[in-house]
Amino acid sequence: MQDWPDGYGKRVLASIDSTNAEAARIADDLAGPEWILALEQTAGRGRRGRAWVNPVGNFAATLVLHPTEPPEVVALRSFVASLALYDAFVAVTGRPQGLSLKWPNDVLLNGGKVAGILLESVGMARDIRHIGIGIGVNLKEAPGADQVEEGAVRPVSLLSETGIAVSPEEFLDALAPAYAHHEAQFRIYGFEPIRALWLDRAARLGEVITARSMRDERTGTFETVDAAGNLVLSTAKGRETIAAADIFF
Ligand SMILES: O=C(O)CCCC[C@@H]1SC[C@@H]2NC(=O)N[C@@H]21
Repeated sequence: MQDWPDGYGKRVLASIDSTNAEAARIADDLAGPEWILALEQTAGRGRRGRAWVNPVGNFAATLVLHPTEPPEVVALRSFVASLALYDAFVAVTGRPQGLSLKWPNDVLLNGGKVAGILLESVGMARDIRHIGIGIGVNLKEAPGADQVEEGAVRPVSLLSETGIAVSPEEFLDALAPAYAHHEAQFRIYGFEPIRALWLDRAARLGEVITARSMRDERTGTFETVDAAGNLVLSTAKGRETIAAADIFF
């Protein structure tokens, strides 16, 4: 396992409503990046206003950053975090088999969702003061299929899929250095190498998928992710670029 990264703080909480909520409360008082790990979350938040069920033994943490880039660049950190999660899984299991990344930022294990990311920013539109990259990992338990949207990827846990038991603290010790590595690459080289690595690990690239948003539903071949992090589908109407949606296989 790699060492804890220089310059990153860490606080471990026994119980909290949501590490993202805690991040928003304390971010102004932090001088640098800080991981907030909660051993229990009582009101975990998921993407699109959904609840995130978080039994004890699963991983719930938020990384607080104070970025200086424009919002559209800041948002690309969800891809940075996805790569770090992928590497952390490889570090704790010793193998990449069965792992893939689902746009925009879920991690799949044997085709089931094992981790999700919720990136939230605080600040004015062009003046983001800080972001919280919230990461939830089903280390020990996954919610039942009845607890997720119809047609969504089935939730799985690391334990059920691999038989490997990893504690939240151990997982953070793998994730934090992996994140620091990809963050440094992002700062030096920009999004392009992150994008290339992400595509290398993408689930269903080149296959027909459905992107469903509040407004519409589009089905087409998953061509790529563009330089702005958008999903690019080749549909009956032509090439379509999608900024936000849920993906169904
Ligand atoms: O819907 C998703 O896939 C994203 C889930 C993100 C859950 C994590 S758990 C830690 C952090 N705190 C929260 O309240 N949510 C995120």
